[in-house]
Amino acid sequence: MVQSLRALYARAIVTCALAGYAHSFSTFQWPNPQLSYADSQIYEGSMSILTQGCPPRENTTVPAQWLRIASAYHDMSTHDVDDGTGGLDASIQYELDRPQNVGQGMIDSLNDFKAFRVAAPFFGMADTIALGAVFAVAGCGGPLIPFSAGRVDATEAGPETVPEPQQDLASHTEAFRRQGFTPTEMIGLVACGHTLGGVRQVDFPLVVTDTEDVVQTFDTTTNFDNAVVSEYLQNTTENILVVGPNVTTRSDFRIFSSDGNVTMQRYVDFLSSDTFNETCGTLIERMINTVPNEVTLTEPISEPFDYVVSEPLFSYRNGTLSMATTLRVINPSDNPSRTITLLWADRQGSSCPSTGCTSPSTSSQQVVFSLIGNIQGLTGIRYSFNATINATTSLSKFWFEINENDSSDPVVVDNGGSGFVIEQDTIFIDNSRSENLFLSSSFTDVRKVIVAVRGDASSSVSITTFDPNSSASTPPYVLTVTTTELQLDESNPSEGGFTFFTGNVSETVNFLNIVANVGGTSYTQENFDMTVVNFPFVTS
Ligand code: HEM
Repeated sequence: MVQSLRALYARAIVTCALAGYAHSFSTFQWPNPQLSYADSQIYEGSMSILTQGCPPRENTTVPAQWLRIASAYHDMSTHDVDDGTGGLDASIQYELDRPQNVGQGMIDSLNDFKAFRVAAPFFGMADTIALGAVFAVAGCGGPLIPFSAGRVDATEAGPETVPEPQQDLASHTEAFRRQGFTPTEMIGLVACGHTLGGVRQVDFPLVVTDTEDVVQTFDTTTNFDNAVVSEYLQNTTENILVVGPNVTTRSDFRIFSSDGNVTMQRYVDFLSSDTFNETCGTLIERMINTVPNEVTLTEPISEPFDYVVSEPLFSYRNGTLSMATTLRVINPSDNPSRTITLLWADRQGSSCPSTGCTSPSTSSQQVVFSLIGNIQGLTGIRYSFNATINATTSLSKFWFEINENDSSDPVVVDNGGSGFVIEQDTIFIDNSRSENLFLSSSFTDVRKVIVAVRGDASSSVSITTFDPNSSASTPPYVLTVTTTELQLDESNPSEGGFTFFTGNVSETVNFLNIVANVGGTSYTQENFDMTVVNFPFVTS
C-alpha cells in the first residue's frame, strides 16, 4: 500500500507539472549550501547527461556501471546492522585492488564522477556515487528515486564484505542481513540491479567461460525493466548467474529461487512495470541511504525546492555597494505581466523606507533542467537582480515580492519570515574587481579573487579553497583543500573605507571560506559559492 501511494505521488507531481496547476514545492531555511547544492546537482547539474538514454560503454552501459559501484554488491556492502558501521561511504576508492572489486566499470565510474567536478565540502564522493545511482536508474527508464545528501566519505578501505557469485545461499542471505535486508528484499535487490548490464568475461572467467563472449548481459533488454524477471520465470533467461556453465557461480539462480520463486512471481504479476519499478525504487533508495549510524542524511528530495536564491555577489565602487543575485521560480504560470521586486532593509541608519528599498528584476531566463527535471516535466524561470545599495547604510537582509499584476495578492518570498539575512558586510568577495585571468606566460586560467574589507591595511585575510579537480590520476579522488594568506592588492587602492586584498585561485575551485581579522575582530564567510560568480575576463 505504501509503495502504491509513493508511485501515485510521483505520478501526481508529473501530472500537476504538465498541466501547469498550482504546485506545492518546498523551500528551506536559507542559507543551506548543502540543500542548495544537492538541488542544483539533481535538477540542473550536467552529470546526468552521461546516463540519458541508457548509453552503451565497454559492451555494457554507463548506468549499469554507475549502479553497480553504488550497490549492495560494492560500496554499500560494508554496512553492518549489528554495530551500525559501514555503508555507502566511497570506501570503494581504497578497495579497487581487491579481486572482488575487479572491473573497468569501477574505474570508469569514478573517473566520470571526477570529471564532472561534483565534489564539494558538504557533498563528497559517496553522495556523488549515490546520485549516480539515481541518474543511472532514471536514465534507463526506471523509477525516480528521491535523493538524500550528507554521506561522509571514508578515508580508508572498509572490510572485505562484497558477496561473490561462487558463495552459497546461506552466505548471501547472511551478507544481505548484515547489510539490513531480509531474504525477500535480497531477491528484489539483486533482480533490480541485474536488470542492467551483465558479466564481463575478462573479469569473471570462471563465470563466463566462453572466451569469445565479451559480456553476458543479464537480460535481453538494455533498459531498467522486469525482463530479468520475466525471462527467468519463462526459462528463456540467458543470465549467466542463473544458467551459466559453472553451477557454483549460479548465484542469481540460488537467490531468485530461494523462496520457490514467490517473490519473482510477484514482480511479474504486478510488473505491468509499476510493481517492479516501485519495489526497485524503494529498495535502491534504501540501499544508497545505508550509512553508518552516526551519519545523518537530509530529508529525501523528490522535487526541486521553490524560490532558490543564489549566492549574493557584492561589489563596492564610488560609495555604493552593488548586490547581484537570482531567484528561481518553479513551474510559474505563463504570465508576461509578472514583476518580481528585490527589497532590502538598512543595516545602519535609515536610507530605505520602512517597507524596504526596492530594485526590479533586470532579466529572466528559462531554467535548463537535467534528466530528472525533464522527466518530471518541470519548467522554471530564474530572475536576476542587480541592486544599487548605499554603502554606508548597507543592508541587513533582503527578500522578494512576486506580483502577477492580476487580481491575486503578491507572494512575498522572505525565507519563512526572517528574510535572507546578510550576516556581516565587513568582508566580501568583490565580484566586479575580481578577475578571470588568462596567464599568457603559462597558458593557464586562474581566478584573481579580490576581497573587500571594511577596514584598513592592518587587516589580515585568508581564504580556504575547495577544488573538486583532484590532481590524482587514479582513485582515491579527494577534494583539494588549500589555505592562502591574501596580499594587499596594489591595483585596487583603498577607497571609501574599504581595503582590497587579493590572491589567485584555480578556476575549478567551487567553494571557498574567508577568514579575516579586521581591527581585532574576526569575521568569517563560509561556503561562498564560486560557481555563480561572473568575474570579468582579463588577459595578462
Ligand atoms: C549476491 C549479490 C550479488 C552478486 C554475487 C553479484 C554479482 C555480479 C557480477 C559477478 C557481476 C559482473 C560484473 C562485471 O563483470 O563487471 C555483476 C554485475 C552487476 N551487478 Fe551484481 N551482484 C550482486 C548484487 C547486486 C546488487 C544488489 C546490485 C544493485 C542493486 C547489483 C548490480 C549490478 C549491476 C548494475 C551490474 C552490471 C555492471 C556492468 O554491466 O558494468 N548487483 N554482479
